[in-house]
Amino acid sequence: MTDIIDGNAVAAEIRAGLADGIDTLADAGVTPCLATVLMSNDPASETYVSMKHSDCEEVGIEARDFEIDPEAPAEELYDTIDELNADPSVHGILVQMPVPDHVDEREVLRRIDPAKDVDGFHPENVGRLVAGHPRFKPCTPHGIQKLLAATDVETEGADVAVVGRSNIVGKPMANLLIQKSELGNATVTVCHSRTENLADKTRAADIVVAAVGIPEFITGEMLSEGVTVIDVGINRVDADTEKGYELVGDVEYESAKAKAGAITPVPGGVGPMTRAMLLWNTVKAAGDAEAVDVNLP
Ligand SMILES: Nc1nc(=O)c2c([nH]1)NC[C@@H]1CN(c3ccc(C(=O)N[C@@H](CCC(=O)O)C(=O)O)cc3)C=[N+]21
Repeated sequence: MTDIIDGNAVAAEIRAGLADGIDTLADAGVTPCLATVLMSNDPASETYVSMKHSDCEEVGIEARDFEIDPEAPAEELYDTIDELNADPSVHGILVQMPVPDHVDEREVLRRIDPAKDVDGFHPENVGRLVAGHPRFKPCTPHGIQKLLAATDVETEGADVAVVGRSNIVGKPMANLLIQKSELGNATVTVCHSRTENLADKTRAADIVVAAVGIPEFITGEMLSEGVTVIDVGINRVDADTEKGYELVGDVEYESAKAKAGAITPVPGGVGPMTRAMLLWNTVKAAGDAEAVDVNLP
């Protein structure tokens, strides 16, 4: 039987496990605080940001909401970041991506105080991760490590195919998995749009992480029997549903499930874990900033 990995359940465990650290902070008079900044009218982005706010509320993190007109000059976003950097009551800053074309995304990432960079996208934090001493692990790959651990999938010695080379998933995922640490010690092949004979690489893998952003790109015939499949894709495709769309992963679920030993569904797989690890990083940021020793799950 294929194990359907329940991301909602593991994420709920992580959120519950954060209570200890949040209590310790409260004893020291500190409420962890996440500021989100949204410069977009995209309905998907609005949904994601509001989910992040309800998650914060559930665990006792203060969430502050900043919205900037997508037509406004880029400086307005940069100034907001500067103000949040300077505000000691703010521990984490998340600028929802993507930002409008007239905004320099790299400037946004550089501008956020690396000690408040709960996405882990600032060049200093990327450098620390690659060098093997991460401060904030990027939320999606970190969440995937936690999902694998909760499913008792061993990464040590495993052959992993990471399909996708983005800065937010593929690259940090590969870096975490090769680290000499718990949830690491894997042998990783990073595949992308120019990879030749992709199916040979995915068939040779014990674990496949699909993060290409193409609906149903990975099919069952590209997989070996018993493989663990982690589907990072959250693609909205037009469908005759109430919302007018349907969420589809980067994996063709039915054919992949027929081969897999374990597989994450979409929705309810990686997505909730990404959000849980954002809370995790926010509690860590608060502990670091306030010099409070917090236990993290
Ligand atoms: N600075 C920044 N940090 C991010 O972490 C970030 C971002 N920008 N921009 C957009 C992407 C996307 N992302 C998601 C996280 C969780 C779900 C999620 O929880 N999805 C649910 C369902 C969502 C639904 O129903 O639409 C699930 O998969 O079960 C989705 C998408 C974070 N992102």
